[in-house]
Amino acid sequence: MIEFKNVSLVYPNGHEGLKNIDLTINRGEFVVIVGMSGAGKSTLIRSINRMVTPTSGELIVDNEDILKLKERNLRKLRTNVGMIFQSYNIVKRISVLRNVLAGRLGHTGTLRSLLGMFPQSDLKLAMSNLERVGIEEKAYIRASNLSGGQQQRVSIARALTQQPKVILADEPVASLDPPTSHKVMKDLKRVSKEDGLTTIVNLHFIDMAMEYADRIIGLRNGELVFDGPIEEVTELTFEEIYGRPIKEDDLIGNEEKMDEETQPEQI
Ligand SMILES: Nc1ncnc2c1ncn2[C@@H]1O[C@H](COP(=O)(O)OP(=O)(O)OP(=O)(O)O)[C@@H](O)[C@H]1O
Repeated sequence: MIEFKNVSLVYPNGHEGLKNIDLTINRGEFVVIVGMSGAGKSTLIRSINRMVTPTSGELIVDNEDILKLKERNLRKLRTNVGMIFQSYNIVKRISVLRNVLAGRLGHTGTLRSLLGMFPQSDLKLAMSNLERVGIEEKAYIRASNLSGGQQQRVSIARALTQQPKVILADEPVASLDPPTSHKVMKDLKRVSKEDGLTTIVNLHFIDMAMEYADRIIGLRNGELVFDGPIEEVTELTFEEIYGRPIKEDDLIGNEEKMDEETQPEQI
């Protein structure tokens, strides 16, 4: 369980990134955070693995206030929290498999990882996770040879190989075309549910949020302005979160329609 208790974050320049956030996210939920650019979505997600540190309140992850953690325990927290980024963050000059094995860093130790000395069980785990996202046949090629959709799958496989309790995905499909975005989101949701992971995803397309979220959290100017199950969400909800009418640009578009109109990226 993740619990924000009156959490605020003031950046060094005085900007209030988060304002008095109270929020409980239960184990196994697939939560999507929406809001205009600058609303605080990344700040909220990045607080959960302390990539940024809130300046007041309590942030409880697995019964522990992570705002009190020091170096050694921060590493433990980060082993339990897998991260997926818009830019994939994979190392392009090494193989796909080595990238996925990087997910074992927190478990295996840096030196062994650098020397490529992974136990057989890690190799098996990495391969099975590549299989789960449908790119096991790419295991031994250089990551630079992959398409964007494939690179994002590598980063999902890496996060799973970490065997985390929580996955944070910061705009995971913002660099992908619409059909590929849907495929990657489907994979992310499926594997999260299979492993019972708590998953928190920032998305800026409203239709994507509606299609994949169990629950939507809306932010505006660092404040939580909506929190509810997907069944309760309507167009009006988004208009309230965004503070303006919905525009076509807020939608990624229909998957099937896009498939006919565009040449889908091969994945
Ligand atoms: N290091 C920083 N110092 C000062 N202000 C910051 C810093 N990082 C972010 N901000 C500001 O905090 C606010 C929230 O930023 P954040 O990146 O969390 O928003 P977001 O909702 O994820 O937006 P986007 O979709 O554009 O990434 C923005 O106004 C941003 O300019």
